[in-house]
Amino acid sequence: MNQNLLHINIVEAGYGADTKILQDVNFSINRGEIVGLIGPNGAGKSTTIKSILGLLEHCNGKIDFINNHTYSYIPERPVFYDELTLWEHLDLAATVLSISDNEFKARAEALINRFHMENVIHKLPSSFSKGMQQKVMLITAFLLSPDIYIIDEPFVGLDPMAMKDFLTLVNDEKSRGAGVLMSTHVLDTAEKVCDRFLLVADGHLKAQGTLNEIQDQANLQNGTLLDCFHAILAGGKNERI
Ligand SMILES: Nc1ncnc2c1ncn2[C@@H]1O[C@H](COP(=O)(O)OP(=O)(O)OP(=O)(O)O)[C@@H](O)[C@H]1O
Repeated sequence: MNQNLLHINIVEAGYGADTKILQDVNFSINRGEIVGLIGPNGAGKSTTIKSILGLLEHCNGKIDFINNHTYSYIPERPVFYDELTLWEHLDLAATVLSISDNEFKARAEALINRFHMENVIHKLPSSFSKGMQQKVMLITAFLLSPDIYIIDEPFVGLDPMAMKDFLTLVNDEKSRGAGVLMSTHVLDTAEKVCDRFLLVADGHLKAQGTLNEIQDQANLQNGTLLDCFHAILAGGKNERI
């Protein structure tokens, strides 16, 4: 079985015809791995995700979902249909992806229970708290059981129990063979959860690799992810691991 799920080869990309927010961003996502997309504010993390989703006006390069692998995207800011309840959102997503009725009900109920949303199934997500809205996005994504998850900053807004439930589910999906690309600023959690890291700054991929490889590049053998990234950015190194 091919281990590669997604190849990204961006020569340059941006929001207008001649803009170059990203340059030379090249990486892959493989089966059964969680990859952390890390970098300071304005570094280009969301732009990288948008280029993968085909949302950028200008993208010179190649985004290759190998063998047409399916993906779920979980945005940083939840988006909903004003008139649809939580259950109707899930039903719509399942219909679009042709998930059978029985499978849909079993999966949706399990996810709703796991995230403790039983009492609001028939309510409008637009009336939910921020964390509850984020849970709706997570439930919808997990319901679809895709090959790849693309997740923009999952750790802000979730309470500790929801965070634990989310991480358990992500690990279950990883064991199933899914690949995960996760952008985050929460480096201590990323360090525990992710198998590999991509460090983006100034629209360039400054480093990529496992924690050990990043530590080697930073010359900090036992350094935390935060220490290593500080060292790499301060050193102004541009080579890839
Ligand atoms: N819609 C847009 N139009 C034009 N420029 C944009 C747009 N969105 C982002 N940018 C610019 O692209 C650059 C990268 O922004 P991006 O949102 O990718 O950063 P980020 O790494 O996700 O940052 P943060 O951690 O703050 O969310 C910034 O200089 C930003 O001003």
